Amino acid sequence: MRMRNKPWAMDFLNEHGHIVDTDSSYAGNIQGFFPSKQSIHMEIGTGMGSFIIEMAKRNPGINYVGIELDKNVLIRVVEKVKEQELDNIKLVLLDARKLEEYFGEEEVERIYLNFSDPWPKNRHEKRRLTHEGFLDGYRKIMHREGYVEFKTDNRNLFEFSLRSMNNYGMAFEEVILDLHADEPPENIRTEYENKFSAQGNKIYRLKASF
Ligand SMILES: C[S@@+](CC[C@H](N)C(=O)[O-])C[C@H]1O[C@@H](n2cnc3c(N)ncnc32)[C@H](O)[C@@H]1O
Repeated sequence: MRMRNKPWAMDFLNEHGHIVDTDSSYAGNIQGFFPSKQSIHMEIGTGMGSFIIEMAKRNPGINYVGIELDKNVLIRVVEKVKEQELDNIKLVLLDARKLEEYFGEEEVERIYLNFSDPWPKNRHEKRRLTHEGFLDGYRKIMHREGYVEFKTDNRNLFEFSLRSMNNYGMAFEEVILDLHADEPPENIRTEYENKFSAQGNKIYRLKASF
């Protein structure tokens, strides 16, 4: 997803109370950014944010943290959160590689990975968000009863993720090969999910715990 560069993006994010500092001063203290202390669920790679915003609307008893590395994308999400006056979402401008520097042990109860970039070339496999390098980071911050939920339309990435999580010793609670064939009412479609489903692609979903 390429967005036009917005030179004012950092000031805008800072002004609106989202987390853009990079000195890890809030590590282990994400709750301090929310009005109520409640479970933390995280989406990595929010894109335009429709998933996390709908989750936050449906579940006011959960605090949502959106991680996105592109500031030009993230400000669009901040604008939507502001419009809807949601106080249970915070957005963090961060590369998921650095999660463990910014979040404490067992701080997060769920991690959503939605339509993560597939990085099809073998030499780029370390960049896939389900590569063991990323799983190490997720494990460190994940609550012992938490799990990772991953959706994609990319069969190769899905198979890679199953192998990667299996080799890592994760337990699968769910593996669905055609989510929209009998779509569960709790499923919230992302922007990419709608786009790929309209093209006739199957949507895969898994849930796995450490
Ligand atoms: C293909 S888009 C999917 C967006 C959205 N989740 C959806 O399903 O519509 C992937 C998003 O993940 C973000 N992303 C990719 N790698 C990331 C990383 N290492 N840390 C944080 N965000 C990342 C990209 O900037 C992009 O916005």
